[in-house]
Amino acid sequence: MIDARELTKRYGSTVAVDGLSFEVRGGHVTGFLGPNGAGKSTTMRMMLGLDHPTEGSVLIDGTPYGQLKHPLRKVGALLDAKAVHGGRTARDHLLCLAQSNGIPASRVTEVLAVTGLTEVARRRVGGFSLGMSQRLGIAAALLGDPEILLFDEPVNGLDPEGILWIRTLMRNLAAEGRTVFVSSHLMSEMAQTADHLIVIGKGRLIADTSTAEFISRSSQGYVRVRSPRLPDLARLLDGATGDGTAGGRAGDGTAGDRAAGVTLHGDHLRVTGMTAAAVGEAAAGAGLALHELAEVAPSLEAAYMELTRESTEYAGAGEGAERGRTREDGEYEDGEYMEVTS
Ligand SMILES: Nc1ncnc2c1ncn2[C@@H]1O[C@H](COP(=O)(O)OP(=O)(O)OP(=O)(O)O)[C@@H](O)[C@H]1O
Repeated sequence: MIDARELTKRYGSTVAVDGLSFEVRGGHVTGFLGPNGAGKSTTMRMMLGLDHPTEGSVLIDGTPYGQLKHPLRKVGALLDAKAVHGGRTARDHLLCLAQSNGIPASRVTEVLAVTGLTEVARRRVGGFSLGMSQRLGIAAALLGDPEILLFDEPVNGLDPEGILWIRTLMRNLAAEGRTVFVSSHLMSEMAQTADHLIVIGKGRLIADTSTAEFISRSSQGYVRVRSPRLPDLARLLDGATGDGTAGGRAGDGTAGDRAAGVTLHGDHLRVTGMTAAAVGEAAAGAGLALHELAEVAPSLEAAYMELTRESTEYAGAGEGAERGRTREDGEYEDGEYMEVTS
């Protein structure tokens, strides 16, 4: 188990990590999410004793990383896949690590096979692609057969087959009871891999919950609808959602039940608080043709955007619309980047 208690890291006037407390338990893949600059890498570095907390602590099964007798046997980590000696072969790189941690050479052969690197084991790692380097980093993490695994952006640079491979690997490692802690910016990937989430923003804890609960609490499903008479349809549905006559409200107690409204997103409308059937009936009743009508389920990406909106240091121009705000809000200008402060 990893136990962070009031973990704080300051670099001069920058507070990178601000009083973070959470536990990461075995048997789960725990996703570690947060906008750029949220403090994820700093937190992971402190877990591995590569940075020292200004205040608080982070313990690995009750012990600071620096005091572990055989660290690689307790914790395996992939932080920066390219941070290896490029002149060494993959096998030599792993043999060096193994020797300094009292791990037999036979284990090097095993992890090379597990990560699909056997055929390139005698090639210099300087010539490795990013995907091969990621696999080598994962081989190094697995070397000591550790109970705890930390992966910082492990699918970076991997092709679809590689992504599927690491997803399966992480889920298998967790199924064996190991603690798997993984950071990623790819929400669709995290939704498929992580069963628990720790979400941080500006160094502070935003959420510590199961992935399913995170999505259902923070994200709203909606109906996506297109029509050649979009303004007329918008007015019709606005009336239906606004005055409570929307006959087909979701009504299932989930986030989809929380707010009703109609927003314009490019060539389509997003309607909340009505089912697709109710939207279709209303349009038919008014003689409005529809070119598209679809229920869009709540997603991790939408939930994440909603929850981290206040904590995102810099937001791109197009992101406001994706967060359900309309351009009319006047918060975003084309091609500009603006600071969003909480
Ligand atoms: N060595 C350092 N010296 C000064 N400031 C630092 C240092 N390392 C990180 N920071 C600052 O601390 C904050 C958190 O950075 P960190 O790299 O931990 O965030 P992150 O969540 O991993 O971001 P990203 O998703 O972009 O990798 C940022 O404001 C960053 O500029």
